[in-house]
Amino acid sequence: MGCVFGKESSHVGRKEGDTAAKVEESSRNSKLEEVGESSVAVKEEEGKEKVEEGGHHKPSRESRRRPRQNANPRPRNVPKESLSEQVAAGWPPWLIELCGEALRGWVPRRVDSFEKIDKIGQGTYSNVFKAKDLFTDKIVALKKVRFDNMEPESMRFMAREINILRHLDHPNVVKLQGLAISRMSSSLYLIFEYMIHDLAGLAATPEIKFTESQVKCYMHQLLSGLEHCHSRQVLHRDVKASNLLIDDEGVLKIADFGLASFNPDMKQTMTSRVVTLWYRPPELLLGATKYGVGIDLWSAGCILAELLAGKPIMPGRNEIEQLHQIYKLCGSPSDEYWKKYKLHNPTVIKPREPYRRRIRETFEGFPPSSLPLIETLLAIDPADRRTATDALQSEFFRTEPLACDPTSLPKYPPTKEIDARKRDDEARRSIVAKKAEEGTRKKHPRNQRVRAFPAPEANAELPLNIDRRRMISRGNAKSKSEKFPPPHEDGAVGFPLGASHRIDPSAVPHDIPYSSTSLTCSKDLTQNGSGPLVDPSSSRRKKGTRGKPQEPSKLSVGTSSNQ
Ligand SMILES: Nc1ncnc2c1ncn2[C@@H]1O[C@H](COP(=O)(O)OP(=O)(O)OP(=O)(O)O)[C@@H](O)[C@H]1O
Repeated sequence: MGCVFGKESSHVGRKEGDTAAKVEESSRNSKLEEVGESSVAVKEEEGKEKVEEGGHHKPSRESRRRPRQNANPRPRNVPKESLSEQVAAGWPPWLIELCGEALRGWVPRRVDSFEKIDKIGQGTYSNVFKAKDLFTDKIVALKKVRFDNMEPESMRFMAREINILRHLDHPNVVKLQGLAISRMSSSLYLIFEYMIHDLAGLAATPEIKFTESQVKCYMHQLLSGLEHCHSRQVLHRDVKASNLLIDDEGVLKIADFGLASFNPDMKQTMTSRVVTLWYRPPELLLGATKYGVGIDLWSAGCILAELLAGKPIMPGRNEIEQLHQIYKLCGSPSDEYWKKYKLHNPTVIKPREPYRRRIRETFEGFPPSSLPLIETLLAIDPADRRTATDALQSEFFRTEPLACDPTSLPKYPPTKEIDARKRDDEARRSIVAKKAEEGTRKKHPRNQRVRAFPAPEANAELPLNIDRRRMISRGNAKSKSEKFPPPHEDGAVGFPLGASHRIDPSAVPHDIPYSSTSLTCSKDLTQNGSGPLVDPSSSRRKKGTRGKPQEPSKLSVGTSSNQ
């Protein structure tokens, strides 16, 4: 499409591999170096781990998992001298090839120098475990990259995350402490400080209602982390509450940089298929391939409004509906917008009648000082969203009650998102079991409805706790639109955005001209209105992914040059 979005910047053009070379090494050579690979207490057998993860025995996947090892790998971005240094340090050649300079100054840890305690999360390309570092006795999070068939996409996301995280250093950005490899170098683990909460988990806990100063505290930390990322030319591209981790001191850290990208000068084209649907800005829904910090700021605006509202503000079920919800809340783009961003493509969705902006009236119960910031962050034109630095200086953070100190936040019991989901699943299962039991007792036509009651996994949006589920679902959502709740249930979710907040997913909003292939200009939107959410060739489906917003297509390949 080639439209230019966002504002700024004076960034210097740079490639990912190059940037890693600029990382200050000294601060990174922490304990891990001292520890090295010696004296490892074997606490876990690799075979056992496979059983746990898959839930059933699988034939050894050692050969399948192992990276396609080039007999004579020639790492692309590693100078000769550091290549030999890295080989000597014990890094497998395939990892040197992928991560190059980002490994510099580190030595690999052995995964059996950690004791796995529990699985705490699951993402598109990883499983995350709570583990104990047997050298330091500290609790860490191990993000195990799934290398099924050595999928190049998984490896690329992993390499990107490592490269970018080594380039960042801020209290509100999760710190990559090192890397661990398994005995046969077939699995790779990213070692992170362990974070007891994520914001989605906290927000989904019915007993927790954030005060205004707590919302300010979280938002200030989020914007500070984003300010740092943007100052280092990094766009996160998947800001959402489940990617905002919180430690037991109340410190919020932005995590999951698997979709992040260096965005040197906004001249490079990038895929528009990023950011989880409910947090995706209009320009991406319209197929922009050149964009900037505005995309993260939009997501931050959604999170701010969500924390104040107590529920997601625009829970669209597919891209068309998402765009429609945006128009209804934020107004439709002006004629200048279409001209400025050269979105005159006839395939672009453009409402027949313009929508009026209704942020202030929709959120009239919000603290007044929050409204200008929400207005700015949710500006239709990304240039009007300004910067994270501007947001931090907004009236919202200068008006009483001020942001509380993170250490003064209540000490919440562990609320990992995955735990909240387990609790919900259990509650749903018991409802379904009860209904099924009633169904077998009563021989009545109505019972057929009971039998047709969706399986717990099949419909996450039972009346039990729709809003809560919506909040939780932001975490590991990888769903396709057909997994969203039926229209009759949708009226109960999300913030009321106007008269018609019940939208039949199969029905295109009447005032938006639409043809089945025409939501955006990108060629990759051919599978459905929402485009491929997972690798279409892959029939694998993750557990617990129903009824959730679409995640960015980590496995899909966009049409643009820089993913
Ligand atoms: N440092 C950490 N401490 C505690 N939990 C963590 C940590 N890092 C990740 N998690 C948990 O694991 C989950 C998945 O991690 P992450 O989002 O980084 O993986 P991913 O494969 O990139 O996932 P996604 O598909 O959601 O983008 C998170 O939602 C979080 O609950």
